[in-house]
Amino acid sequence: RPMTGMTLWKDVTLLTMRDTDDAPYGMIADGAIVADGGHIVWLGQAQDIPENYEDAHAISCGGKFMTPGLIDCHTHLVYGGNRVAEFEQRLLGASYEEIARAGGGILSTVRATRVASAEELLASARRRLGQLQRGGVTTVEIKSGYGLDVDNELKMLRVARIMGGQDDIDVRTTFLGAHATPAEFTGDREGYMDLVCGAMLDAVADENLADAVDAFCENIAFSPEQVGRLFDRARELGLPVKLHAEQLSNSGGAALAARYKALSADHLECLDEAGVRAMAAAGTVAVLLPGAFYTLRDERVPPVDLLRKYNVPMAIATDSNPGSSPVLSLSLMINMASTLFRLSPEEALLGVTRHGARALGLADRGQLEVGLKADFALWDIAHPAELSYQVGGNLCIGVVKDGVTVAVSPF
Ligand SMILES: O=C(O)CC[C@@H]1NC(=O)NC1=O
Ligand SMILES: [Fe+3]
Repeated sequence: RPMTGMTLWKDVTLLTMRDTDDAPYGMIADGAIVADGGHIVWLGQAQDIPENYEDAHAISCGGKFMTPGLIDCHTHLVYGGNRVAEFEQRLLGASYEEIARAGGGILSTVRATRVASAEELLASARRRLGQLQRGGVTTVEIKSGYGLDVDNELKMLRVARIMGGQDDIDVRTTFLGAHATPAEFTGDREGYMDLVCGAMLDAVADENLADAVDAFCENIAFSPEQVGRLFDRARELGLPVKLHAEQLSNSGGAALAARYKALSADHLECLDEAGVRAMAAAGTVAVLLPGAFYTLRDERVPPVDLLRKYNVPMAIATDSNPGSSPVLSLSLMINMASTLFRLSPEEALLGVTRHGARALGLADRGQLEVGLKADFALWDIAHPAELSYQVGGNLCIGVVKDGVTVAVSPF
């Protein structure tokens, strides 16, 4: 990335999202912030700008609001094809069973991903990523999980790594070979887990293609015992773990994740108090995915009151995937987290900044703080709660990555 000179942003209200400030959102009105070499070197009230920053290249933000660049900590952004046909069939009365018998569901995306070239996967994922970026996202997590054999899982993760080479985004990759059992292993989940925990994860680790390991712990997917085997292997390889847990039923996945000090447990609609306590003790982040809850017309919301009671950090993400959450707006997730899950606007914004960073194990971003990355998003709002209040549309009017403006609309 080009090293930037010193830049000053002024005429701006800063929402620092720092956990040291007692002001809501860590708000600094009439603020200013200075970046040098891609990192924040100063922030505060404009009246207090140190003299040595007076000659920095200055940008006026027109009295708008600035947050840390948004972090989408859970996506399945790389995949072939889409699932629009089955979406329509459902609305025309077909059942999930009929759709599955007709070859729909996750395995239809697996087939489409296996036949797609890396170039085709890259092109379609980049189009989706562009939508997230124009909505203020500067860091995104991307999972595998639609290849389900060694070559295609590697293909997916190599595409995600190439996307991370772009100057305007940071990508964290996650191996999700334990997403579903592929057709060639029908009826042999255990045999498939042998492959996932053996040759597949070894090949991924040999090429350093994954920053973390994930699994779908669910009665229709993999058991806690099978996930435990995978997490033991991840631990041997020094890879952190995260887990799709308690989405459709309570399998004890959150407590299992906590036993492995997982970065996060995700979905959590069926999470119980024992699981919350275990997550709190382990420092595991709760990643809430309102897009899947909404798309599946789920009726059981995650136990937000319990997560608050035990001070479990809550992150919010798109879960962008073609089946259960074809979502391309993290801002809409901020709104759904408040409207559907009853998070306060400040909790929802924390979910896509400081807590999103924590769910990825990243301490260098997610807050406006000296020493952290100069990743910023600018918003056309007059009150921070508008980011939760507004439904749809795009309030993001500028994006800065590593101190360099990468997207801006006239304002
Ligand atoms: O339907 C798909 O393609 C993915 C479904 C998605 N994967 C998962 O682990 N949980 C989900 O809701
Ligand atoms: Fe997911």
